[in-house]
Amino acid sequence: MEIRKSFPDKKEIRKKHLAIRNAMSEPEKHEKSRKICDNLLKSDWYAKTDWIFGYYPLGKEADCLTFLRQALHDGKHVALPRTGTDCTMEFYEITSFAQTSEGAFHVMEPTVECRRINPMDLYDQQVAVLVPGVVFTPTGSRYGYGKGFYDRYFARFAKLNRYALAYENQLEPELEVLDTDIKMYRIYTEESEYKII
Ligand SMILES: Nc1nc2c(c(=O)[nH]1)N(C=O)[C@@H](CNc1ccc(C(=O)N[C@@H](CCC(=O)O)C(=O)O)cc1)CN2
Ligand SMILES: Nc1ncnc2c1ncn2[C@@H]1O[C@H](COP(=O)(O)OP(=O)(O)OP(=O)(O)O)[C@@H](O)[C@H]1O
Repeated sequence: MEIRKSFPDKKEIRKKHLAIRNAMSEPEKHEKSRKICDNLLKSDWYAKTDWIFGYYPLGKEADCLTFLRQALHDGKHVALPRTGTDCTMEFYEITSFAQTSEGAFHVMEPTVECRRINPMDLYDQQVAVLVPGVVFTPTGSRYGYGKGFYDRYFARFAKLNRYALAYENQLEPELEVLDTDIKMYRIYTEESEYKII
């Protein structure tokens, strides 16, 4: 008889990890996020990357704004996501954070003047996508808020480099994964860089 391993419910794990994250103080979030940003700047891909597809942090998510500001300062192109209907998402280039305003799910999004970027048009350039999430495994599995925006995006553009940002307290040794769940290539925490691919 096949013995199937049983995993805790996805919703319960999400809830537990959102509670852990929300319990962090602002100074703790700030200090850990600063280290995560430092680790991104020190990565082997940063210097040669032309485009950073980032995210505008929400609540206690790892705050990548310091890194994105530095990237703009270093002459990189920066794009942020805007969600559409049908759980789709597209990235739009910003040249300053003044070009953002509150959109769906209270996330700051690029304004309508921003140019939509089709990653297919960037085939000869290096692109790095920074991926937020609620919980990860050190082997690259990820749960987000449960709407599947990033899974769908990476299903469309499967070759994009995807780097997750997380605190150590967002890691679980194992998670149940679906066929549609897309693996991260690296995970950047305040302590480490987990190289998966
Ligand atoms: N910063 C950020 N931007 C992102 C995402 C994300 O996860 N984080 N997304 C990834 O898909 C897309 C937006 N999708 C989202 C889907 C659901 C919720 C959501 O359920 N939010 C909670 C509040 C969470 C909190 O405060 O920590 C809520 O509304 O209750 C948020 C964003 C695109 N932009
Ligand atoms: N490529 C895809 N095509 C169609 N549906 C998908 C795809 N990827 C994921 N989904 C669906 O989206 C829903 C949410 O997926 P999941 O629970 O993996 O989201 P998540 O990774 O936690 O969220 P997010 O990416 O928005 O942060 C599921 O019903 C899943 O079947």
